[in-house]
Amino acid sequence: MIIQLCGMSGAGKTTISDIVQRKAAKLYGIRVAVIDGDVYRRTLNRDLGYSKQDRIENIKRLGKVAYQLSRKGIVAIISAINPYRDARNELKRKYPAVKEVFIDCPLEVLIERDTKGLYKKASLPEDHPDKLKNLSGLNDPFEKPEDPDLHLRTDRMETDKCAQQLIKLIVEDTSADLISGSPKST
Ligand SMILES: Nc1ncnc2c1ncn2[C@@H]1O[C@H](COP(=O)(O)OS(=O)(=O)O)[C@@H](OP(=O)(O)O)[C@H]1O
Ligand SMILES: Nc1ncnc2c1ncn2[C@@H]1O[C@H](COP(=O)(O)OP(=O)(O)O)[C@@H](O)[C@H]1O
Repeated sequence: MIIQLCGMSGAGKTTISDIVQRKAAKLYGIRVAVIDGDVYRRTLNRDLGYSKQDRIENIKRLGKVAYQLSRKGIVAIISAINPYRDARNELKRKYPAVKEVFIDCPLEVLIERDTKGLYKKASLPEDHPDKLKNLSGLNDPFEKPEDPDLHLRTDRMETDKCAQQLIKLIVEDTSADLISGSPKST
């Protein structure tokens, strides 16, 4: 099973993924791997920037990693901004058992959180030397999913509750496979 998250920077993708990984193992014995966009950009994807083309390539590569893990029975969470609808649909078309989860938080709350200082940098005047261009949802596109399998509003629901909902999605899907007696190839 592959869970592809999408959500703007600071929405809570890493926080939720990490809790889900820990609790799924502890409570249900389910192995979860977190494929974090930010982390892979330091290794496999260090040649990529933030253009549309590079972001699409980024998701394509993360999808490949996720698929290899899912074939070993590991639930692979792709934890990336993943802002383009076409890239998300392509993963769903290409691989079996891909779920789409929207980690959603309004821009004004993200600007307030600004855990990495990116929103401040992106809001600088155009000619400022530290100006950050292409920040998804602020000065670059973020295409919201139209019909995600799960939609979590992290400004309205506390962290543990959000994680719990994602675990529920994973457990329900895993149990359905076991009950039907026809485990999918993931
Ligand atoms: N311009 C710009 N736009 C968006 N993000 C930026 C940018 N510059 C740096 N960062 C940092 O890179 C992280 C996003 O990488 P992703 O691989 O998740 O992005 S994407 O899916 O390819 O859009 C993102 O991580 P998260 O904050 O965890 O989302 C940022 O820390
Ligand atoms: N319900 C929530 N779910 C996830 N994170 C939350 C929530 N409420 C507040 N936060 C905070 O928002 C920030 C999210 O940061 P992070 O997980 O790194 O986001 P992302 O990986 O999407 O960039 C953290 O400081 C976290 O404590």
